[in-house]
Amino acid sequence: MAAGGGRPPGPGSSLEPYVQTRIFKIIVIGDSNVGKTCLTFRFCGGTFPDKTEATIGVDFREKTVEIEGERIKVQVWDTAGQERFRKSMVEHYYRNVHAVVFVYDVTKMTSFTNLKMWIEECNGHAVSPLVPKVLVGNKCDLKDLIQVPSSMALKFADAHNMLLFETSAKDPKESQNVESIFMCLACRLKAQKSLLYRDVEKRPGRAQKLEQSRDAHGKSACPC
Ligand SMILES: Nc1nc2c(ncn2[C@@H]2O[C@H](COP(=O)(O)OP(=O)(O)OP(=O)(O)O)[C@@H](O)[C@H]2O)c(=O)[nH]1
Ligand SMILES: [Mg+2]
Repeated sequence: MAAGGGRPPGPGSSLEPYVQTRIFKIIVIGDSNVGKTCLTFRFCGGTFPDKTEATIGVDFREKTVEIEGERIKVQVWDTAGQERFRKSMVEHYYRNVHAVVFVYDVTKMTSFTNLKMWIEECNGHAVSPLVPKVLVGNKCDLKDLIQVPSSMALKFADAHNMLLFETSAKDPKESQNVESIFMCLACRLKAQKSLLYRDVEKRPGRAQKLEQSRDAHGKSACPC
C-alpha cells in the first residue's frame, strides 16, 4: 500500500482543484427573418450559412470563451420568430435566462417597431431588470436598403437601457462586431455576478447597477 493510504489517483484524475465552467444562457429574440439564426451561426461557428430555414422552437448553439482567465460557456438559444413555431416554447426561452439579445433588420422598419412587443413579452415573463439586454440591428451590409436610421435605434436603445450594435451576420468584416455582442454580454455577466457577490457581502439585499459606456461614435461600447 502507498504511504498515506487511500486510493491512488486514477487515470485522468488530477490533484488540481476542480473548477466548474459557468454557463451563461443568452436568448436571441426578434421577428422572423431578421437574421437571428445567421448571427448565432456567425458567433458560434464563424461562418454565414448558405441557406437557412425558419427556426422551429429553438436551436441551441454554444461557444466556450475565456474572460480574464475564466472559461465560460456561452449557451445561445436561437429562438423562432414565427408565432406558430414558438408558442409552445416561450416559457422555456425565458426560464433562468442570463441575457437577452433583441434583433431587428435595419432594412425592415416593422421589425424595429415590433421590438416593443418583444420587450413586452420579455417583461411579461418576469425577467429581472438586472438581466442585461442588448439591441442588434442586423443586415447593415444592405446599405442602400436601410430603413431604420441609427439615430432612431440609438434613442430606442437608450430609452430601454440597452446597448446598441449595428452589424451584419453576412459581411465577414463584421464578424468581430458580431463576436463583441456576445462577448460584451458575457463580460457584463461575469462582472455582474462578481459585483453581486461582493455587494451581497457588503450590503445585503442591494444590487449594484452596471454603467453603460459609449465609444467615439456615440454607440455603446463594451464596458469591460
Ligand atoms: N444581406 C444579409 N442577409 C442576411 C443577414 N443575416 C441574415 N440574412 C438573410 O436573412 C434571411 C433570414 O435569416 P435567418 O437567420 O434565418 O432569420 P431568423 O431571424 O432566424 O428567422 P426565424 O428563424 O424565422 O425567426 C436569410 O435569407 C439570410 O440569408 C445579413 O446580415 N445580411
Ligand atoms: Mg432562425
